[in-house]
Amino acid sequence: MNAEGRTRLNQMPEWTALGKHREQLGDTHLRELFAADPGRGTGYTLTVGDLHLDYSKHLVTDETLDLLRELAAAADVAGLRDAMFRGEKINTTEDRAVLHTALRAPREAVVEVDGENVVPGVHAVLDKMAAFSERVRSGEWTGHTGRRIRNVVNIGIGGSDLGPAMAYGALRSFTDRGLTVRFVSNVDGADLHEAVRDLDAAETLFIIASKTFTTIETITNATSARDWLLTELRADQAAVAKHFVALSTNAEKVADFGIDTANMFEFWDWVGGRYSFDSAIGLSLMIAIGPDRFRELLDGFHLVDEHFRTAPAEANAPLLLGLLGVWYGAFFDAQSHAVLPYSHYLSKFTAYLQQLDMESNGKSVDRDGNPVEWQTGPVVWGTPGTNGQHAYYQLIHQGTKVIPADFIGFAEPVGDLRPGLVAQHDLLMANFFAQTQALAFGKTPEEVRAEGVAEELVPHKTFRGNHPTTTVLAKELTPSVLGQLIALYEHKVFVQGAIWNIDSFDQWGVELGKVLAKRVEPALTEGAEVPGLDESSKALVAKYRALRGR
Ligand SMILES: O=P(O)(O)OC[C@H]1O[C@](O)(CO)[C@@H](O)[C@@H]1O
Repeated sequence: MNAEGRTRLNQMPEWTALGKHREQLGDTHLRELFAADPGRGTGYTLTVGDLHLDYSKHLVTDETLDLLRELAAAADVAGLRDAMFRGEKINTTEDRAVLHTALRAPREAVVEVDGENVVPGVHAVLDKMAAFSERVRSGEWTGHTGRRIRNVVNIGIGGSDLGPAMAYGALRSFTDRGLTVRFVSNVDGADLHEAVRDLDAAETLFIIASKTFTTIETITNATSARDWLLTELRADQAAVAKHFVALSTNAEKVADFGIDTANMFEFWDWVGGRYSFDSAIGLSLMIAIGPDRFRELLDGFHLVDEHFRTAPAEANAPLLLGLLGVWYGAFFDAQSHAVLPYSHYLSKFTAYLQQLDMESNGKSVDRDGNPVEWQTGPVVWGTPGTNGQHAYYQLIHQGTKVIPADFIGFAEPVGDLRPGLVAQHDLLMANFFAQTQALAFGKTPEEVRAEGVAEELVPHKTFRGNHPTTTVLAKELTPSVLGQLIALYEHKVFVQGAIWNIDSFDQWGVELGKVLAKRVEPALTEGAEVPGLDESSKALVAKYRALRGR
């Protein structure tokens, strides 16, 4: 029992029942499950908005799914979900509400935090972003020398970078090709250098994206960008107002930097960094795709929010995906989860999900501060499909690890591809369908022998199969579909955090490294003594200084 009288997860009868069920399931193969139920391929599917989800290739039966849903009920996932949507402070370690869902609520919605409806403020910022985006896109907003803006550089890191960078890549075919949009995040000066080296400063707008406006990487890059701009333009501080805008919750720090707070687009402490890209943090994306497309994206998010909030457990897609992850982590000892988009436009999708999932659920104490005795968030990894096939799929097919994987694909190619390239789409998708088939059903020794393979090679050419996958299929990668996909994963992560009883909305784990970096820096630059520096790190710092000739 915890402080609130909640039974610990691994002491719940529903958890024990799942453990017993897992034993009974043993090595049951997907071949057997499909043979026993000819309707499985169409029955184990769900539709959410434009997304078709096939979960038939999972190591589950109707009983598994019932038991998992009973676990969700016992853990009161629905209660926590409703508290989140109501604006209650479910991020208890930071005493904050968790309201990214309010960022895409319609104008007439009412969502209260501390008795105040936050929706009008959300739409006021969206309107301000739209007006600014149109001014940049039309050429009305000009730089210090009167030239129109042709380059936009977003400087931010983590949630202030990954979302817009990923979505810009995903929606490239919807972007204004007259604008160059780049993203700088790494404190390695090479990132900024490569982003601006071929740009004309007179035509460049920097968007400084930082919720706190204190993140060292972002402020360092922003300061270097300001130096670059003023040097290139041979201008004084006055030029900053025409070339820098800020996305932040911290007006004071924004003003200190020299940015006119009239050009600050605000958001709120109830938006977590990794849940923020549909807030003001999406400004670079909105400039790239235009306000109308951005609103379509928000509508896509909202559609899945409503699905998650209202769909019954049996038809609730984020609930199902969350439960499947819990199942494999707890009862198959799966350590990782692969996300494999069969769309080049989704090249950065998995990197984005890494922060969403791993910063949210990479926790080892529960909400009461007790160590957890069950697995929490998996290692999330993956790259676009066919490239992965020629790299690491070997391990998924024939390695020793259980790696549940999501395959995401589209019926139509997007964009203005030449006809010859459009024809390649069927080949891409043939790979998509072939892989999940091979992973699920494998190839038996008998099948290998029937091909006349020499006996000593039979074990090498046998595929065990039984590797679980989810297939997500949509017609086309549009702004709305991207919003739907992201919201699906956001709520999946929520479900898992709720079951594991962890706070999915704090990120104390990234703090220690930040503090230590600040302490170590003077040792590198000035050779200063750093109190408490361990022997290994001391020797490495000395080596570094020697290599730099200090
Ligand atoms: O937007 P900020 O305040 O610069 O923070 C950037 C990122 O740093 C973190 O706090 C830690 O990595 C993330 O949660 C956040 O997205």
